[in-house]
Amino acid sequence: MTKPLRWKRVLLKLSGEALMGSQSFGIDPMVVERIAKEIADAVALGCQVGVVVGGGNIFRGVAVAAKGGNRVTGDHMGMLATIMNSLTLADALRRHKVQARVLSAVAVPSICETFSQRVAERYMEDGDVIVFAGGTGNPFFTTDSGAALRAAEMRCDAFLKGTQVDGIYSEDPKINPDAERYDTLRFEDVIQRNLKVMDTTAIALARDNNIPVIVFRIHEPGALVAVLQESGRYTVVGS
Ligand SMILES: Nc1ncnc2c1ncn2[C@@H]1O[C@H](COP(=O)(O)OP(=O)(O)O)[C@@H](O)[C@H]1O
Ligand SMILES: O=c1ccn([C@@H]2O[C@H](COP(=O)(O)OP(=O)(O)O)[C@@H](O)[C@H]2O)c(=O)[nH]1
Repeated sequence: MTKPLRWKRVLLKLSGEALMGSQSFGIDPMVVERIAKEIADAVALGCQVGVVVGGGNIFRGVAVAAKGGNRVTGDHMGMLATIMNSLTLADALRRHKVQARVLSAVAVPSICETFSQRVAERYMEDGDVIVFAGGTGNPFFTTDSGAALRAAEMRCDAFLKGTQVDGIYSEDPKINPDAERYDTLRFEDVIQRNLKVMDTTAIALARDNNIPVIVFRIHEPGALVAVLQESGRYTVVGS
């Protein structure tokens, strides 16, 4: 018998770098294909899924600012990068027979629909996967914050952050391999101890809307369904 789902409606956040695979830039089609399959498997179990993809594999506004350029223009370019990633993921989902919609916070009507909460709600009720593109639509924000915002707007049961690491540690495990790993944490712990797995705005938004945050490694085959069925390895952040 199939295990029941712990969370029925989720927001899955993937960094742009998650789509890069072993490349140093851009999109690895094999990785996108594998992630699309993970999402298709979750949908087949009756999960309603919204996805936010970052843009860091293509462009980050801070990189422009660091070289003395205009941060706002850089952020606009970063948001456009998230649209490119979203289009790729939506195509891959369609290849897996999933009805996928790209809704962008930044209006590019000849390419994809513009985000509106009401339309998004209808699509989610229909079981379509929504790929939320363009972050929050504003500079000086991140796609983690955009994802927390969409999770709140769509009344998601959980915010699933699919990363390269299998949970939250006392320090970045890529820098300190001896860092301690946690199964559970409170929002306040993440904020006060400055555990930098996601930005504080995003964590605070999840806390204020009582949406648990789950951090897990997306590159393990079956990882998403395992999290949904409470059998995977992950850290849960709650109140
Ligand atoms: N305390 C921490 N616990 C876990 N990961 C952390 C921590 N501090 C920093 N990180 C880093 O944050 C990264 C996750 O954020 P992000 O860059 O958005 O995703 P990705 O892992 O897909 O690149 C991890 O890969 C990890 O290297
Ligand atoms: O609401 C948003 C979301 C993203 N961005 C820009 O888009 C880039 C890519 O997003 P992010 O860094 O969050 O991607 P990730 O790290 O998840 O790949 C950021 O660096 C910003 O320049 C932005 O300006 N506003």
